[in-house]
Amino acid sequence: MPSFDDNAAQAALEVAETWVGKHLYASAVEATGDTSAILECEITYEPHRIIRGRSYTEELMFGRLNVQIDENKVITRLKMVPEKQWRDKGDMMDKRTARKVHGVDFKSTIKSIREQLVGSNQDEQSIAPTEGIQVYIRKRPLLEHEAKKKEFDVVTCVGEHCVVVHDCQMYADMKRKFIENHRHEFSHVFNEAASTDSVFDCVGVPLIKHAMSGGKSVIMMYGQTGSGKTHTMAGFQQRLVEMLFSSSSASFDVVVSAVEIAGSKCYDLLRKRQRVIVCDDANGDSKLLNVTKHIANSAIDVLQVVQKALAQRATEKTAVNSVSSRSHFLCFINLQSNNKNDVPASKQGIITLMDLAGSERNEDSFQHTADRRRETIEINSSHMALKQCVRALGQEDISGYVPYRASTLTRLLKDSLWSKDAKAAVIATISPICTDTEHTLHTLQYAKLMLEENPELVKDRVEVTVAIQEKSSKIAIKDWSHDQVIAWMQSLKRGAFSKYASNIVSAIDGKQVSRFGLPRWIQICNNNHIDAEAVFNAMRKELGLQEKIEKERRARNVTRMK
Ligand SMILES: Nc1ncnc2c1ncn2[C@@H]1O[C@H](COP(=O)(O)OP(=O)(O)OP(=O)(O)O)[C@@H](O)[C@H]1O
Repeated sequence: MPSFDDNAAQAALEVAETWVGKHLYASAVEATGDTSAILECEITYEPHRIIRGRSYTEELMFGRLNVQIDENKVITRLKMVPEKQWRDKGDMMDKRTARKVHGVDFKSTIKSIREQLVGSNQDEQSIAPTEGIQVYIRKRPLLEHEAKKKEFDVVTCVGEHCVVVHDCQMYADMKRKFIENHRHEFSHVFNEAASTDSVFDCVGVPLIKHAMSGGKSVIMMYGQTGSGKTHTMAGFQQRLVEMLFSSSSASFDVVVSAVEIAGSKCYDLLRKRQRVIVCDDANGDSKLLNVTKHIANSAIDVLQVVQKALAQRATEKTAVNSVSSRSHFLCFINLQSNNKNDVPASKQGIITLMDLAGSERNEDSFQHTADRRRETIEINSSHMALKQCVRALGQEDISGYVPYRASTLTRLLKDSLWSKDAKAAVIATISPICTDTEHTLHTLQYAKLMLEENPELVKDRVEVTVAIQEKSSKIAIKDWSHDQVIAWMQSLKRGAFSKYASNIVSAIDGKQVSRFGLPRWIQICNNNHIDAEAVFNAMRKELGLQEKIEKERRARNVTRMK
């Protein structure tokens, strides 16, 4: 056995630190001999932001570092050994796959973390609302198709103000695992059970009332594609128009315009996506030249116009979401006083609804074209400018530099956001699934950055122990009772074969049925060959499916136990 040399290991680590970067973690250090030592440090390079031009990417690197030192502890060789040269084939998986493969262990640890979090949250402190912008978090539920793909929920909303993301990670040996819990606090966090109506009551109602009394209100949806922006926005539109038109005191005309910002270009969504020019007026405010203004006379009219605009919206298939918004959507609802005695300027309220383009990360867009990548860069840089501008909103002294001219989005928002009678809310939507952990963390971090420049990062680490073996989720056909066989038969083709169920005598169970050949099914189906063939094929399909699921489960258990 090689002897362990602490000093040599330390020396190697120090060099490795400076060589690879400050986010380096090293473990499993071995040293051999007295005179010349080969140290092997398994390292992971934490997701790390690298600024390239105006965009940034995050990189994850796994590797093993070979460090050779002489008797004076001087490094004579330092070499990164590529992962594929030393890791067993079975261990080669990316972090997202690893999360699912080890899902059972992660899930059981998250469950106990959740219980502790809920238990420790009895005397929850309320968070003072911030000046300027309000930032809310909305977590959407785990969807059925996601659960089928072995996704699991890695986000816990604790009380009304705190959200914890459980970042499931593997150590570099790809065997041991840990969870890093990232804790964020906001003025309000809506959990997966919160209805869109309750979100609107909290976020939307005060802002709409403000606009109805002549103020400027902006409601923004921000989040990764597929996290629920459009879902939330659709519910908001419905409630918003109800408020506008049910108000007996309403004495204003409702004028709607809708535009889309794709890259730096702006398009009129109420006029077949015709290009709209953004130009500056004498006050330096950016205006849309010749944008369509639709005077709406009813709630349905507004909804139809918004639907028409959304239908025009540029959407394109992405690797992340099959119908993903690749542009910012802005809908301006002007409330123009129709009371002739009013001073127009003091009575013109405006509501700006925004569905921001998904903040897609570079690693999700590796199959995309150059145009598509450029688009992603433009989206990310407009998010960056928006964040800086929004932060300035809450500050008393906004005489400093506010980069609202950095993107078309912020140019257009200047008038609505940076005036004395402006109120704004951001709803950051997050997805709960383990595959989206990085996106979720990114969204929360972005949301926090809208409030403060250097938000405090609160995180802790929990070791994950191997949970019990993943059990089969389905009862195998061979274990079906007679009743289960009948129930299966009756479930086929919406009960089309129920009439033959009584031909299966009570002594027949799943084990026997799984061995039936076509002639036996013909007998059961009263000599109806077509029906018999359909039932026979359905049984074969069921058997094949169960076998496949079982095989995958066994493989997962083997990989986890390695
Ligand atoms: N709170 C929720 N409750 C139930 N289902 C939801 C919720 N939020 C989102 N969903 C569902 O999640 C899926 C994705 O949501 P949605 O289309 O709103 O995402 P998105 O953020 O707008 O994505 P994109 O930016 O690509 O348009 C939809 O099927 C939607 O019905």
